[in-house]
Amino acid sequence: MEYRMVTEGSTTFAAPVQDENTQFPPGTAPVFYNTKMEFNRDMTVLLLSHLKPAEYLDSMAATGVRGLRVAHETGTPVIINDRDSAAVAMIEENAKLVGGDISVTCDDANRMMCGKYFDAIDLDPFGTPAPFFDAASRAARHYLFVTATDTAPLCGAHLKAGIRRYFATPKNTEYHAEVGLRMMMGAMAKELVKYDRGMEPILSFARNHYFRSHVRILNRVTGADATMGQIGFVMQCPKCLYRAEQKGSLLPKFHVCPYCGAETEPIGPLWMGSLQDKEIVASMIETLPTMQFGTAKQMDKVLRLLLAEPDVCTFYDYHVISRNIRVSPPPMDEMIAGLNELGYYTVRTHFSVTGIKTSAPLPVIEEWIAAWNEKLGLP
Ligand SMILES: C[S@@+](CC[C@H](N)C(=O)[O-])C[C@H]1O[C@@H](n2cnc3c(N)ncnc32)[C@H](O)[C@@H]1O
Ligand SMILES: [Zn+2]
Repeated sequence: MEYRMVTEGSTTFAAPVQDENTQFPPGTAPVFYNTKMEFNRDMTVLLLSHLKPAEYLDSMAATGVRGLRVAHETGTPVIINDRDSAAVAMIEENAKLVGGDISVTCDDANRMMCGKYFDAIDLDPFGTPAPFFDAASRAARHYLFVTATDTAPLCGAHLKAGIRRYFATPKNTEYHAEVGLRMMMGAMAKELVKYDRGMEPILSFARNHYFRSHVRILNRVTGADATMGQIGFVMQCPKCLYRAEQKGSLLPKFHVCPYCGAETEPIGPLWMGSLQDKEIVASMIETLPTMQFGTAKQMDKVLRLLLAEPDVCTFYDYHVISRNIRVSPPPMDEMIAGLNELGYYTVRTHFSVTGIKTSAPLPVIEEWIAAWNEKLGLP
């Protein structure tokens, strides 16, 4: 296999030569390597430099880049696995090159996680991670990290596939990116609680074509019960932008939109709890400049957004609100400052460039946007 040397973070490794503009998707290359996931890997390396798990299983490793970087850049002992023999040959060469506490295995991830335990487990498959949740929920001692790239099922674009994989009903709303992340996390929670275990998210985000969540595992029944308490539904009005949050694992009762009287539709069950451990996110921001990351600038930007986001489960798109009331969208920073002046905590969200997370009720946002248009004499 033709390969080239690549450096990510402070780790240099071999990756297959692949034409980025090829008509074949990277998933069909003999060994998969996607440069667009560097940000995702950078975030995990930075997080692991704080968590320091006893060991880390990169269960679907391809070139091994994730595990290699964790070993080299954080000093964590790693196990790097792939079921594909060509991938494992490349991982073995890379492990020799990079050095560190690395063992390499060639196995099916589900079989590998059966009856064995690993301090931290990373699931990074092609598409959906759902078939691996059950085994990982038993095998992960303290941490579970998951990437999902099946954004269409998680966002409501492929409705039936989303329901089958995650046992939840999404909906294609303007905040579908958040629904996708929370739906994936809801499915993780559901698998953990059946083993009387729970989860506490440490770092979770949505980006371009994937969702990523890092959670701490709670090993007590009380933790499992607390996790169940964070499962719920977003009740979305099908006629206007009103939505409400309802905790509970049972489908909520009949609920009517207070603004237009339409019957709301449930989205979920979703993870309704917090997405981050803010203390860890704050210390990640602090230590970021002391490490070497190719995507440091983007990391800093996203981490600051994550730190500021309040624990509400949806966001508003101010362009959609403006269009709905047939006025022009105001400058975003002016509107955010205006809503904060009125006493409503309002920030940008990492989920969307036109999204705001706010404690302001919908009519308050609409009034502010309308007043801004009137002030400028806009039609
Ligand atoms: C998306 S790639 C992994 C990318 C890698 N983690 C990275 O950051 O570049 C998915 C890999 O999972 C492997 N894989 C898929 N299903 C598997 C399974 N059931 N057990 C083990 N490996 C599997 C594939 O061979 C492929 O190399
Ligand atoms: Zn309504």
